[in-house]
Amino acid sequence: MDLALPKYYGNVNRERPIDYSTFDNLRIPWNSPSSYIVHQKLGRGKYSEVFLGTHLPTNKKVVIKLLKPVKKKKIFREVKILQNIQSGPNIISLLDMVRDPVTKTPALVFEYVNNYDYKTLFPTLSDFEIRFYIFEVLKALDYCHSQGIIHRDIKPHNIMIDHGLRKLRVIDWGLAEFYFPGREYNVRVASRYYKGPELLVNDQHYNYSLDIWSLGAMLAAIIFKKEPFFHGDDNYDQLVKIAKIMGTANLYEYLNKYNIELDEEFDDILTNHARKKWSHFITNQNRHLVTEEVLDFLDKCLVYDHAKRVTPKDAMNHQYFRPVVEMYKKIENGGEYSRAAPEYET
Ligand SMILES: Brc1nc2nc[nH]c2c(Br)c1Br
Repeated sequence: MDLALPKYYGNVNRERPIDYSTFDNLRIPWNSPSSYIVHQKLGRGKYSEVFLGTHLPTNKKVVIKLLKPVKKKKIFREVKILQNIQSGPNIISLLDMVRDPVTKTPALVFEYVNNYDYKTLFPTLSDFEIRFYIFEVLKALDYCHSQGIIHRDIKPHNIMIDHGLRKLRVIDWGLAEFYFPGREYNVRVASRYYKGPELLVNDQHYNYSLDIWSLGAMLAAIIFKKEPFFHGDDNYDQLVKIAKIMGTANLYEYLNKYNIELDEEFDDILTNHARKKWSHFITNQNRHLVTEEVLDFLDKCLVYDHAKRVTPKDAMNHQYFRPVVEMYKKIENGGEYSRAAPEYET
Protein backbone atom coordinates (compact mmCIF):
# COMPACT_ATOMS: atom_id res chain seq x y z
CA MET A 1 0.00 0.00 0.00
CA ASP A 2 1.58 3.27 -1.09
CA LEU A 3 0.93 5.61 1.80
CA ALA A 4 3.29 8.35 0.68
CA LEU A 5 1.47 11.56 -0.14
CA PRO A 6 2.40 13.36 -3.38
CA LYS A 7 4.81 16.24 -2.75
CA TYR A 8 2.08 18.85 -3.35
CA TYR A 9 -1.72 18.99 -3.15
CA GLY A 10 -2.19 15.63 -1.40
CA ASN A 11 -5.02 16.89 0.79
CA VAL A 12 -6.79 19.51 -1.37
CA ASN A 13 -9.95 17.48 -1.80
CA ARG A 14 -10.16 16.59 1.86
CA GLU A 15 -9.71 20.25 2.83
CA ARG A 16 -12.73 21.24 0.74
CA PRO A 17 -16.45 20.68 1.29
CA ILE A 18 -17.48 17.23 0.13
CA ASP A 19 -19.66 18.65 -2.66
CA TYR A 20 -16.50 19.90 -4.40
CA SER A 21 -15.59 16.34 -5.34
CA THR A 22 -18.98 14.64 -5.45
CA PHE A 23 -20.84 14.45 -8.73
CA ASP A 24 -23.13 11.43 -8.74
CA ASN A 25 -26.24 13.54 -8.21
CA LEU A 26 -25.05 16.63 -10.04
CA ARG A 27 -28.01 18.64 -11.34
CA ILE A 28 -27.18 19.87 -14.83
CA PRO A 29 -29.40 22.65 -16.22
CA TRP A 30 -29.36 21.34 -19.82
CA ASN A 31 -30.14 24.11 -22.28
CA SER A 32 -31.77 23.70 -25.64
CA PRO A 33 -29.40 23.22 -28.59
CA SER A 34 -31.53 25.55 -30.69
CA SER A 35 -29.03 28.44 -30.47
CA TYR A 36 -26.37 26.33 -32.21
CA ILE A 37 -25.90 25.03 -35.70
CA VAL A 38 -23.55 22.12 -36.30
CA HIS A 39 -20.99 22.08 -39.10
CA GLN A 40 -18.26 19.61 -39.96
CA LYS A 41 -16.92 16.92 -37.67
CA LEU A 42 -13.59 17.84 -36.08
CA GLY A 43 -12.78 14.58 -34.36
CA ARG A 44 -14.07 11.38 -32.91
CA GLY A 45 -13.09 9.56 -29.73
CA LYS A 46 -14.14 6.49 -27.80
CA TYR A 47 -16.66 8.52 -25.82
CA SER A 48 -17.62 11.40 -28.08
CA GLU A 49 -17.84 13.00 -31.49
CA VAL A 50 -16.69 16.59 -31.83
CA PHE A 51 -18.09 19.11 -34.32
CA LEU A 52 -17.44 22.67 -35.30
CA GLY A 53 -20.51 24.74 -34.48
CA THR A 54 -21.84 28.29 -34.55
CA HIS A 55 -23.51 30.00 -31.60
CA LEU A 56 -26.24 31.86 -33.52
CA PRO A 57 -26.92 34.72 -31.09
CA THR A 58 -23.26 35.79 -31.22
CA ASN A 59 -22.32 34.22 -34.56
CA LYS A 60 -19.22 32.86 -32.79
CA LYS A 61 -17.56 29.55 -33.62
CA VAL A 62 -17.79 26.90 -30.92
CA VAL A 63 -16.90 23.25 -30.54
CA ILE A 64 -19.75 20.89 -29.81
CA LYS A 65 -18.81 17.61 -28.13
CA LEU A 66 -21.62 15.10 -28.56
CA LEU A 67 -21.33 12.60 -25.75
CA LYS A 68 -21.85 8.98 -26.77
CA PRO A 69 -24.24 7.11 -24.46
CA VAL A 70 -22.07 6.49 -21.40
CA LYS A 71 -22.97 6.16 -17.74
CA LYS A 72 -24.46 9.44 -16.51
CA LYS A 73 -21.92 9.37 -13.70
CA LYS A 74 -19.07 9.74 -16.20
CA ILE A 75 -20.75 12.75 -17.83
CA PHE A 76 -21.34 14.30 -14.40
CA ARG A 77 -17.69 13.72 -13.47
CA GLU A 78 -16.43 15.47 -16.62
CA VAL A 79 -18.81 18.40 -16.13
CA LYS A 80 -18.03 18.74 -12.41
CA ILE A 81 -14.29 18.71 -13.06
CA LEU A 82 -14.57 21.19 -15.94
CA GLN A 83 -16.63 23.51 -13.71
CA ASN A 84 -14.06 23.22 -10.89
CA ILE A 85 -11.09 24.20 -13.05
CA GLN A 86 -12.66 26.74 -15.44
CA SER A 87 -10.64 29.67 -14.12
CA GLY A 88 -7.28 27.95 -14.54
CA PRO A 89 -4.61 28.78 -17.15
CA ASN A 90 -4.90 26.97 -20.51
CA ILE A 91 -7.97 25.01 -19.44
CA ILE A 92 -10.54 24.66 -22.22
CA SER A 93 -13.61 26.84 -21.51
CA LEU A 94 -16.94 25.07 -21.12
CA LEU A 95 -19.51 27.50 -22.57
CA ASP A 96 -22.75 25.54 -22.41
CA MET A 97 -24.38 22.18 -21.74
CA VAL A 98 -27.20 21.29 -24.12
CA ARG A 99 -29.39 18.27 -24.68
CA ASP A 100 -31.50 17.39 -27.71
CA PRO A 101 -35.13 17.39 -26.48
CA VAL A 102 -35.93 14.39 -28.69
CA THR A 103 -32.85 12.18 -28.60
CA LYS A 104 -31.86 13.38 -25.10
CA THR A 105 -28.28 13.28 -26.42
CA PRO A 106 -26.17 15.50 -24.18
CA ALA A 107 -23.54 17.77 -25.66
CA LEU A 108 -20.91 20.01 -24.14
CA VAL A 109 -20.15 23.30 -25.87
CA PHE A 110 -16.57 24.55 -25.67
CA GLU A 111 -14.66 27.60 -26.82
CA TYR A 112 -13.32 27.14 -30.34
CA VAL A 113 -9.58 26.73 -30.85
CA ASN A 114 -8.14 26.98 -34.33
CA ASN A 115 -6.08 23.87 -33.71
CA TYR A 116 -3.02 23.12 -35.82
CA ASP A 117 -2.78 19.35 -36.22
CA TYR A 118 0.14 18.24 -34.05
CA LYS A 119 1.42 15.77 -36.64
CA THR A 120 2.15 18.72 -38.92
CA LEU A 121 2.86 21.40 -36.32
CA PHE A 122 5.23 19.64 -33.92
CA PRO A 123 7.93 18.84 -36.50
CA THR A 124 8.10 22.54 -37.43
CA LEU A 125 8.55 23.87 -33.87
CA SER A 126 11.82 25.52 -32.85
CA ASP A 127 13.66 24.66 -29.62
CA PHE A 128 12.18 27.75 -27.92
CA GLU A 129 8.64 27.08 -29.18
CA ILE A 130 8.75 23.54 -27.74
CA ARG A 131 9.91 24.90 -24.37
CA PHE A 132 7.13 27.53 -24.56
CA TYR A 133 4.30 25.07 -25.29
CA ILE A 134 5.45 22.45 -22.75
CA PHE A 135 5.59 25.26 -20.18
CA GLU A 136 1.97 26.17 -21.08
CA VAL A 137 0.91 22.54 -20.49
CA LEU A 138 2.75 22.56 -17.14
CA LYS A 139 0.74 25.64 -16.10
CA ALA A 140 -2.50 23.75 -16.77
CA LEU A 141 -1.23 20.62 -14.99
CA ASP A 142 -0.01 22.50 -11.90
CA TYR A 143 -3.37 24.23 -11.78
CA CYS A 144 -5.57 21.12 -12.13
CA HIS A 145 -3.38 19.22 -9.63
CA SER A 146 -3.70 22.19 -7.22
CA GLN A 147 -7.47 21.76 -7.58
CA GLY A 148 -7.16 18.06 -6.67
CA ILE A 149 -7.61 16.70 -10.19
CA ILE A 150 -5.55 14.28 -12.32
CA HIS A 151 -6.13 14.63 -16.09
CA ARG A 152 -5.19 10.97 -16.87
CA ASP A 153 -5.18 11.36 -20.65
CA ILE A 154 -2.38 13.79 -21.52
CA LYS A 155 -1.33 13.26 -25.14
CA PRO A 156 -0.87 15.44 -28.26
CA HIS A 157 -4.52 14.91 -29.33
CA ASN A 158 -5.65 16.55 -26.10
CA ILE A 159 -3.45 19.61 -26.42
CA MET A 160 -5.11 22.14 -28.75
CA ILE A 161 -2.67 24.71 -30.13
CA ASP A 162 -3.60 27.78 -32.16
CA HIS A 163 -0.03 28.45 -33.30
CA GLY A 164 -0.95 31.76 -34.91
CA LEU A 165 -2.04 33.08 -31.55
CA ARG A 166 0.48 31.05 -29.56
CA LYS A 167 -2.60 29.82 -27.66
CA LEU A 168 -2.72 26.38 -26.00
CA ARG A 169 -5.63 24.64 -24.30
CA VAL A 170 -5.75 21.26 -22.56
CA ILE A 171 -8.94 19.47 -23.59
CA ASP A 172 -10.87 16.26 -22.95
CA TRP A 173 -11.30 15.97 -19.19
CA GLY A 174 -13.48 12.89 -19.71
CA LEU A 175 -10.97 10.59 -18.00
CA ALA A 176 -9.99 13.09 -15.28
CA GLU A 177 -10.54 12.13 -11.63
CA PHE A 178 -10.35 13.61 -8.14
CA TYR A 179 -7.24 12.59 -6.18
CA PHE A 180 -7.64 11.13 -2.69
CA PRO A 181 -4.64 9.67 -0.79
CA GLY A 182 -4.75 5.91 -0.55
CA ARG A 183 -7.53 5.54 -3.11
CA GLU A 184 -7.17 2.76 -5.71
CA TYR A 185 -7.70 4.01 -9.27
CA ASN A 186 -8.63 2.31 -12.51
CA VAL A 187 -5.46 1.58 -14.50
CA ARG A 188 -7.40 1.46 -17.79
CA VAL A 189 -6.88 5.18 -18.42
CA ALA A 190 -4.70 7.33 -20.71
CA SER A 191 -3.81 6.33 -24.27
CA ARG A 192 -1.45 3.43 -24.78
CA TYR A 193 1.70 5.28 -25.91
CA TYR A 194 1.35 7.77 -23.01
CA LYS A 195 0.44 5.29 -20.24
CA GLY A 196 2.77 5.49 -17.21
CA PRO A 197 4.45 2.26 -16.00
CA GLU A 198 2.12 2.30 -12.98
CA LEU A 199 -0.83 1.67 -15.32
CA LEU A 200 0.98 -1.09 -17.19
CA VAL A 201 1.97 -3.04 -14.06
CA ASN A 202 -1.49 -2.55 -12.54
CA ASP A 203 -0.35 -0.31 -9.67
CA GLN A 204 -3.68 1.27 -8.72
CA HIS A 205 -2.15 3.59 -6.11
CA TYR A 206 -1.11 6.28 -8.54
CA ASN A 207 -1.59 10.05 -8.32
CA TYR A 208 -1.00 13.36 -10.09
CA SER A 209 2.45 12.20 -11.26
CA LEU A 210 0.83 10.04 -13.94
CA ASP A 211 0.31 13.23 -15.97
CA ILE A 212 4.03 14.04 -15.85
CA TRP A 213 4.96 10.65 -17.34
CA SER A 214 2.53 11.27 -20.21
CA LEU A 215 3.97 14.76 -20.73
CA GLY A 216 7.52 13.34 -20.74
CA ALA A 217 6.55 10.71 -23.32
CA MET A 218 5.06 13.47 -25.48
CA LEU A 219 8.12 15.74 -25.10
CA ALA A 220 10.51 12.89 -25.99
CA ALA A 221 8.51 12.27 -29.18
CA ILE A 222 8.73 15.97 -30.11
CA ILE A 223 12.45 16.56 -29.50
CA PHE A 224 13.61 13.26 -31.01
CA LYS A 225 11.04 13.49 -33.85
CA LYS A 226 9.95 9.93 -33.00
CA GLU A 227 6.15 9.84 -32.62
CA PRO A 228 5.20 7.99 -30.50
CA PHE A 229 8.41 7.67 -28.47
CA PHE A 230 7.30 4.49 -26.67
CA HIS A 231 5.52 2.54 -29.43
CA GLY A 232 3.86 -0.53 -27.91
CA ASP A 233 1.62 -2.92 -29.89
CA ASP A 234 -0.56 -3.58 -26.85
CA ASN A 235 -0.60 -2.74 -23.13
CA TYR A 236 1.95 -5.47 -22.35
CA ASP A 237 4.27 -4.61 -25.22
CA GLN A 238 3.98 -0.97 -24.14
CA LEU A 239 5.95 -1.77 -20.96
CA VAL A 240 8.44 -3.82 -23.00
CA LYS A 241 9.06 -0.83 -25.30
CA ILE A 242 9.57 1.41 -22.27
CA ALA A 243 11.98 -1.13 -20.70
CA LYS A 244 13.96 -1.39 -23.95
CA ILE A 245 14.72 2.32 -23.63
CA MET A 246 14.69 2.94 -19.87
CA GLY A 247 16.28 -0.37 -18.95
CA THR A 248 14.93 -3.04 -16.63
CA ALA A 249 17.10 -2.42 -13.55
CA ASN A 250 15.08 0.60 -12.39
CA LEU A 251 11.84 -1.14 -13.34
CA TYR A 252 12.55 -4.02 -10.95
CA GLU A 253 13.69 -1.53 -8.30
CA TYR A 254 10.28 0.18 -8.65
CA LEU A 255 8.37 -3.13 -8.56
CA ASN A 256 10.26 -4.28 -5.47
CA LYS A 257 9.75 -0.97 -3.64
CA TYR A 258 5.96 -1.29 -3.90
CA ASN A 259 5.90 -5.06 -3.82
CA ILE A 260 4.23 -5.23 -7.24
CA GLU A 261 4.02 -8.62 -8.94
CA LEU A 262 4.17 -8.59 -12.72
CA ASP A 263 1.42 -10.30 -14.70
CA GLU A 264 2.68 -13.67 -15.99
CA GLU A 265 2.09 -12.36 -19.53
CA PHE A 266 5.41 -10.51 -19.06
CA ASP A 267 7.41 -13.66 -18.24
CA ASP A 268 8.48 -14.36 -21.83
CA ILE A 269 8.48 -10.84 -23.28
CA LEU A 270 10.16 -8.72 -20.64
CA THR A 271 13.86 -9.59 -21.00
CA ASN A 272 16.76 -7.72 -19.44
CA HIS A 273 17.75 -4.42 -21.04
CA ALA A 274 20.39 -1.87 -20.23
CA ARG A 275 19.17 1.71 -20.15
CA LYS A 276 19.76 3.40 -23.53
CA LYS A 277 21.72 6.62 -23.59
CA TRP A 278 19.69 9.52 -24.98
CA SER A 279 22.43 9.99 -27.59
CA HIS A 280 21.15 6.78 -29.17
CA PHE A 281 18.16 8.78 -30.46
CA ILE A 282 20.01 11.84 -31.79
CA THR A 283 19.90 12.34 -35.57
CA ASN A 284 20.85 15.18 -37.88
CA GLN A 285 17.16 16.16 -37.99
CA ASN A 286 16.67 16.49 -34.23
CA ARG A 287 20.16 17.44 -32.95
CA HIS A 288 19.21 21.12 -32.65
CA LEU A 289 16.41 20.28 -30.20
CA VAL A 290 18.39 17.89 -27.96
CA THR A 291 20.06 20.05 -25.31
CA GLU A 292 21.55 19.05 -21.95
CA GLU A 293 18.66 20.89 -20.25
CA VAL A 294 15.91 18.98 -22.07
CA LEU A 295 17.62 15.64 -21.39
CA ASP A 296 17.95 16.51 -17.71
CA PHE A 297 14.26 17.49 -17.66
CA LEU A 298 13.23 14.26 -19.45
CA ASP A 299 15.22 12.26 -16.89
CA LYS A 300 13.07 13.88 -14.19
CA CYS A 301 9.77 13.10 -15.95
CA LEU A 302 10.39 9.61 -17.28
CA VAL A 303 11.00 7.85 -13.96
CA TYR A 304 9.39 4.44 -13.31
CA ASP A 305 8.71 5.27 -9.66
CA HIS A 306 5.89 7.85 -9.77
CA ALA A 307 6.94 9.19 -6.34
CA LYS A 308 10.29 10.30 -7.79
CA ARG A 309 9.00 12.21 -10.80
CA VAL A 310 9.29 15.99 -10.94
CA THR A 311 6.04 17.86 -10.24
CA PRO A 312 4.64 20.47 -12.68
CA LYS A 313 5.27 23.22 -10.08
CA ASP A 314 8.95 22.28 -9.69
CA ALA A 315 9.27 21.54 -13.42
CA MET A 316 8.47 25.16 -14.26
CA ASN A 317 11.60 26.17 -12.31
CA HIS A 318 13.78 23.80 -14.33
CA GLN A 319 16.68 25.26 -16.33
CA TYR A 320 15.03 24.03 -19.56
CA PHE A 321 12.24 26.63 -19.16
CA ARG A 322 14.54 29.51 -18.12
CA PRO A 323 14.22 31.20 -21.56
CA VAL A 324 10.40 31.05 -21.31
CA VAL A 325 10.37 32.47 -17.79
CA GLU A 326 12.73 35.26 -18.94
CA MET A 327 10.38 36.07 -21.80
CA TYR A 328 7.42 36.36 -19.42
CA LYS A 329 9.46 38.58 -17.09
CA LYS A 330 10.27 40.89 -20.02
CA ILE A 331 6.58 41.08 -20.93
CA GLU A 332 5.65 41.80 -17.31
CA ASN A 333 8.14 44.68 -17.26
CA GLY A 334 6.46 46.17 -20.30
CA GLY A 335 7.69 43.87 -23.09
CA GLU A 336 10.35 44.98 -25.55
CA TYR A 337 9.77 48.53 -24.41
CA SER A 338 10.79 47.42 -20.94
CA ARG A 339 11.94 50.37 -18.85
CA ALA A 340 15.56 49.32 -18.60
CA ALA A 341 17.70 51.49 -16.36
CA PRO A 342 17.56 54.92 -18.02
CA GLU A 343 20.69 55.62 -20.04
CA TYR A 344 22.14 58.76 -18.44
CA GLU A 345 23.93 61.09 -20.77
CA THR A 346 27.61 60.39 -20.27
BR1 LIG B 1 -12.81 20.72 -26.86
C1 LIG B 1 -12.15 20.42 -28.55
N1 LIG B 1 -12.13 19.15 -28.98
C2 LIG B 1 -11.66 18.93 -30.22
N2 LIG B 1 -11.51 17.78 -30.88
C3 LIG B 1 -10.99 18.06 -32.08
N3 LIG B 1 -10.78 19.38 -32.21
C4 LIG B 1 -11.19 19.95 -31.06
C5 LIG B 1 -11.23 21.24 -30.59
BR2 LIG B 1 -10.64 22.66 -31.65
C6 LIG B 1 -11.71 21.48 -29.32
BR3 LIG B 1 -11.80 23.24 -28.66
